Amino acid sequence: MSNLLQIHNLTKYYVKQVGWLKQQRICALDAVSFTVRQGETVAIIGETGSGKSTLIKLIAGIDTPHAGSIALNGTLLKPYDYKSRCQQIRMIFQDGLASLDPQRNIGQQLLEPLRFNTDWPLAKQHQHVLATLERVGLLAEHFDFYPHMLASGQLARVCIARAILLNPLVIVADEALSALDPSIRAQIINLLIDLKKEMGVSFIFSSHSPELVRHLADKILVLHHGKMLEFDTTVTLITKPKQPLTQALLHMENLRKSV
Ligand SMILES: Nc1ncnc2c1ncn2[C@@H]1O[C@H](COP(=O)(O)OP(=O)(O)OP(=O)(O)O)[C@@H](O)[C@H]1O
Repeated sequence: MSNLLQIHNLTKYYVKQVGWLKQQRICALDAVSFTVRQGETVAIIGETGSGKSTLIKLIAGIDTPHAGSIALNGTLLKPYDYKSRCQQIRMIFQDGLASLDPQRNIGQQLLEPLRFNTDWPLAKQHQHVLATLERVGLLAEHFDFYPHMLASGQLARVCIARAILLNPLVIVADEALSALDPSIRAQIINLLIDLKKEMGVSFIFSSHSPELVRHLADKILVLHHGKMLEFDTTVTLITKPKQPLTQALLHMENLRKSV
């Protein structure tokens, strides 16, 4: 496996209003550096407010860093170059229903990335959407469904379909599976594992679930107050964590309770 994504000194501040006149600068991410290999799955864990969502948003290009860089296959990603970034790095959103347009059917919403990012004729775009629906375990007839007509597991599958449509190199997900009930969640995890094997895509996700992290991740990155506390293979961090926090986060039933 070769290095695909190189994150170097990624830093992000937020300014928070405290009272009427005072502002407080929060360092949400503090010089975080790590690399992700092709086909690798990396889980980002940490207490609430440790910077997980910030890191995911910066990788996806939804937000811009104050310092540091992200390189994909050796090429630096420019913060506002959404067109090339969205072809190579796609995001699975946490709330399937909220991330879809209620006014347009699933097919129209899946055709959109193809319309903007390919020069394929409409018939080929249509065919690709149908094939992708099938690939994520949905039916051709779901093309005509509106988001409110789908159950939560089906919505999660639509979000995954939207993420894989353009055959990206990296998929990122921020707590994407947390809202699903356990049996649906298990099905979606299996789908992600199958797709990962099939496509060789790298997958970076944040999660509060130690079970999910242990099951899915090849490597784990532990964040604490915006700093990278540890980054190593899942086996190493489970068996020989250097930090007590890593041990606590990976062995508690619910990471949120560790705060
Ligand atoms: N838009 C914002 N404005 C101000 N502060 C923010 C903003 N977004 C995040 N923060 C702050 O940045 C820090 C990191 O937040 P972030 O959401 O990345 O943490 P997280 O680890 O994803 O938390 P959680 O597990 O609760 O989702 C927190 O202190 C948070 O309050």
